[in-house]
Amino acid sequence: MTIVYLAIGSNQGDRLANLQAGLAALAPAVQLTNYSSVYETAAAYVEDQPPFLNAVVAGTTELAPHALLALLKQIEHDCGRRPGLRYGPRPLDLDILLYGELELQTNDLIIPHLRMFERDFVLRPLAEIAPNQVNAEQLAQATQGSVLAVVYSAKQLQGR
Ligand SMILES: Nc1ncnc2c1ncn2[C@@H]1O[C@H](COP(=O)(O)OP(=O)(O)OP(=O)(O)O)[C@@H](O)[C@H]1O
Ligand SMILES: Nc1nc2c(c(=O)[nH]1)N=C(CO)CN2
Repeated sequence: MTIVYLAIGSNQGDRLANLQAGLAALAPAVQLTNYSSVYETAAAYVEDQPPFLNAVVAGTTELAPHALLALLKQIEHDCGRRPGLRYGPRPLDLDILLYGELELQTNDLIIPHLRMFERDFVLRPLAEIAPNQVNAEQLAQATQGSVLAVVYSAKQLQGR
């Protein structure tokens, strides 16, 4: 059993419903234990697209890292995501941030996620549920003092 942290985002369609459907589809392979609030964030990298909803969840799994990646890609596809622009709009994005203490570098999977430490839309919600995983310097660097709006609570993300 391994503790994993996953980032989830959406900027197309019913964004909250997409996040909720994506998280529901993780069961039973990933048992979610912790949910951040949902943040609305201006699109990074490709800025000419709608704002994202972003959150981070923690869970436990018996899946090996590549099996977990395959599951996330399947869920993204089932939620309507199709190949498109890098960093472009999508109904659902699911990324593996951390997989226990594992450090892995393969062609199609890098853990910890390569760009997580530059992303305020990842570090803010991660710091909310796992402050020990984020150091203050990384958070300050990524956020540059910006404030991200919480638009739904963790309970709303869980659909409760
Ligand atoms: N930790 C990781 N979690 C998810 N995908 C990863 C990870 N490391 C590498 N990848 C690879 O990144 C590829 C591109 O992922 P995706 O299409 O979600 O990119 P993106 O969302 O546009 O950019 P980013 O990965 O920077 O968020 C995936 O097909 C996957 O093989
Ligand atoms: N704010 C924000 N910007 C993004 C996001 C995201 O989840 N949130 N995902 C992207 C696709 O990789 C590109 N840009």
